[in-house]
Order: sequence, then structure tokens, then C-alpha cells
Amino acid sequence: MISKNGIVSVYGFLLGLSVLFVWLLLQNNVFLGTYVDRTVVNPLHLFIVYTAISNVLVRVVNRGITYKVCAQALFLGLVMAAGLLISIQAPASWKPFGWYMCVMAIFHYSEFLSIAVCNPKTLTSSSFMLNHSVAYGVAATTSWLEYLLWHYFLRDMKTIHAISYCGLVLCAFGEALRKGAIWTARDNFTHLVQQEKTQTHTLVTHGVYSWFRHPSYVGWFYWSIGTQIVMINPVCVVAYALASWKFFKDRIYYEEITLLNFFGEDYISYQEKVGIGLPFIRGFVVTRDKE
Ligand SMILES: C[S@@+](CC[C@H](N)C(=O)[O-])C[C@H]1O[C@@H](n2cnc3c(N)ncnc32)[C@H](O)[C@@H]1O
Repeated sequence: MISKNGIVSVYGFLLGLSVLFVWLLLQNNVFLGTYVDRTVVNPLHLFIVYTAISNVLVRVVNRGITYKVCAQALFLGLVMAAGLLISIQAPASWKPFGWYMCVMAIFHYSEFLSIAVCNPKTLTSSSFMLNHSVAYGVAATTSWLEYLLWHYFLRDMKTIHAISYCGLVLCAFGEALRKGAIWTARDNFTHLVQQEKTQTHTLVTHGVYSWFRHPSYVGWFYWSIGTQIVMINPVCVVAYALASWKFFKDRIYYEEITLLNFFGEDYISYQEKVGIGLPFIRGFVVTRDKE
């Protein structure tokens, strides 16, 4: 069952997305009458006004954590709407950025919604993973700057949409694998690595966990590289691959120590049967004593 804050997030996200609906109505002169020229609706002005009004509405209606959830879901709905609008309306050299915005909004919103359904006990306003870490924010900002630089100096590069399509396929694969892992592990999946075993924590070895030991990390790794291919950012493609690889190498090493403590022999047998799924990462491997 989805938690109350999960439902609130659906309202927030749909409210943000609805700016597109208002834009369509305005485009068709539903509010302004048939005498007004279609070009009168400036999407940027509409977004500014709509963002201000919807934020006030969300602030007035919600309190505490519910407000934090609704405001972030609203933000992601607006990002998704802006991404779709840019994908449809903007010049060819801006379209990859519109696709990137959609990919980001889908990832972060579905992250929250998946936890709201699969493990509501652990749901917090941080479950959107928007403020994941300082490094994550720096990486995102760097990728926007790289996009702007190439766009300024070599705009034609951003119109090679075949490259972006390959990135979209990689993002779809990574996203499906990550969400597949959350929906398979259900309440065994927590965003924060557990240091103590809870009574209900069981070892998951079926579904996507029978393909890879760390399917959600494999998915996130390829998704993050995919986002930079979508944007046709050659420097960040390499930088993201190296930075995510290092991040997951350290994380997996630490997580496997905790999992070996929790599940002992069962986890060793699992390690023997199933690989990690990321290149050149071994995790924390225990060698059995020879009898
Ligand atoms: C962010 S989740 C990542 C799970 C896994 N590393 C993956 O990539 O799909 C981290 C939590 O999942 C738990 N976990 C990891 N692998 C597990 C498994 N095979 N069965 C049950 N729990 C697992 C860990 O104890 C940790 O608290």
C-alpha cells in the first residue's frame, strides 16, 4: 500500500505537470478568446507565473514533511513539463537538454514513489534523492556548464540526435534495472546502507538479484553515463563513468562487509554464484577455510 506522503507526491507531481495543460489551453485561445494571436503565450512567462502560484498553493495546503514532499514533487513535475516543452518546441540544439530534464525528473520522482510503495517505513522527504550528496550536485552543475560551453562554441554538435537516442536507451535500461531492484527487494531495500540487521531483513537472491549482486547500483551506474550521452557531453561521459565507478566500488566494498555480517555463509554462497555486474569491481570477498 502506498503511504499518505506517496499520494501527496502524486498530487504535487501532477500539479507541476499540469502547466503543460494550461499552456495547451492558452495556445488554443481557450482563455483569451479567438481574437488574440497564438504567439501571445510566452512559455517562459507562463512557467514563472504558474510556478509562483502553484508554490503558494502547496505552501498553504501542506505542513511539515508533507509540504517538503509536495514541494519537491511539484518541482519535478515542473522540470518534466519544461523538458517536454523544450523537446517539442525548442530549436534542435536545445532538444537534448529537454530530454535530459525529462530523464532526471522521471528518475528522481520514481525513486520516491518506489520507496513509498515498497518500503514506506523508511520514506522521508530525502527519498527523492535530489540532495543525494555535494558531489552529486557538483556533477550535475558541471554537466550543465559543459552543455552550455559546447552549445556556445560548437552548436551543431548538439544536433547529432542519434547520439542522444543511444543515451536515452542506456538511461531506460539503467532506470528499469534500478527500479526492478527496488521492487524486487521491497522492504529489504533502503537508501541508506543498514549497519545493523533488522528482524525482517532477509537475503534477496531472486529476480534481478540473480543476475547481479548489486542491480540497483549497476542500473544507476549506466543511467548516470546515459544522461551525459543524452546531452552529448563528451567530457562528462568520461568523468561520470570514472566518478560513479569509484563511488560504487567503495560503496559495494562497505555494503558487502555488512551483508556478510548479517547473512554469513548464505551471503558467501550467493557471492560464489552471482557476479557484481560492474566491471573490475570485486566487492568484499571472503575465502573459505579449507578443511
Ligand atoms: C541502496 S540498497 C542497494 C542494494 C543493492 N546493493 C543493489 O544494488 O541492488 C542498500 C541496502 O540494501 C541491502 N541489500 C543489499 N543487497 C541485498 C540483498 N541481496 N538482499 C537483501 N538486502 C540487500 C543492504 O543491506 C543495504 O541496507
